Amino acid sequence: MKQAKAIVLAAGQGKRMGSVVPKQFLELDGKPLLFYSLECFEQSELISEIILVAGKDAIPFCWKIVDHFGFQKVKYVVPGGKERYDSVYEGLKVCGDCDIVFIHDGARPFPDAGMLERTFEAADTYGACVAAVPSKDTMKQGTPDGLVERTLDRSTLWNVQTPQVFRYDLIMEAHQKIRKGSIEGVTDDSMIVETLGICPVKLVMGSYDNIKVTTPEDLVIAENILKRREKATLKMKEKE
Ligand SMILES: Nc1ccn([C@@H]2O[C@H](COP(=O)(O)OP(=O)(O)OP(=O)(O)O)[C@@H](O)[C@H]2O)c(=O)n1
Ligand SMILES: C[C@](O)(CO)[C@H](O)COP(=O)(O)O
Repeated sequence: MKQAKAIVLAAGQGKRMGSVVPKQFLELDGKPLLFYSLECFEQSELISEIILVAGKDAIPFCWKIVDHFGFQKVKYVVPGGKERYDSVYEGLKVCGDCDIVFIHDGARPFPDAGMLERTFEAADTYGACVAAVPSKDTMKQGTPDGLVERTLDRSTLWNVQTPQVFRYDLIMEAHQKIRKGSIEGVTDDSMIVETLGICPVKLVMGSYDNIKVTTPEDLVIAENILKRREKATLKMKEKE
């Protein structure tokens, strides 16, 4: 069985959320938002170790979360960097030797076991993959002054999520290479692999629940998703 580790990112400032407490620590049904993704990776048999990346000042608080909820797989909480890709690199450095690495936004509370399995399989087969969902809206490209330039072919468009899952050697090499030049506008890890042309990146079905909590209205959406999921779990348990 191949060995997979997970890097969970929680070193962002959450500027678009505008809260005093960084969004990954805001409460969702009495638990920090970060709890939910950590729980999913903790419960997955695919994952041997979790590396949590946090802001330097938040590291003690992260260890408190880890201890309080008894997350056995979190072996490291390391300081992140200025940009998301800097934080990923800090996580990659402590991964050590492993076959597959999951990279996940701590601001996405709802990955699920099926998604972890699908992305693991795809990363093993293709070397690189991203969880994503087909775009539901008509997509238009705009001009800088806000006019419609053209309508895009929706059947080819996907909203990309995390986890993004890679062969470890490949993503480490990609990050090391890109860091030698000037990095601009890199918003995810797949983009680094794409830019360097290292290997094709497979699109894997994520889920429409797997939202990134970015702005205040996303918290309300997340609360509703959580309620629905809890109801569904309860129903399943009643049936058993
Ligand atoms: N330097 C950074 C920047 C982001 N992240 C993490 O990467 C994920 C990306 O989500 P995003 O919404 O971009 O988070 P923030 O950067 O915190 O948000 P904002 O851009 O609004 O400040 C989050 O889990 C965030 O904590 C990180 O670990 N290190
Ligand atoms: C990695 C990501 O969550 C995939 O959708 C996204 O690219 C993060 O980007 P952001 O600019 O930090 O929101």
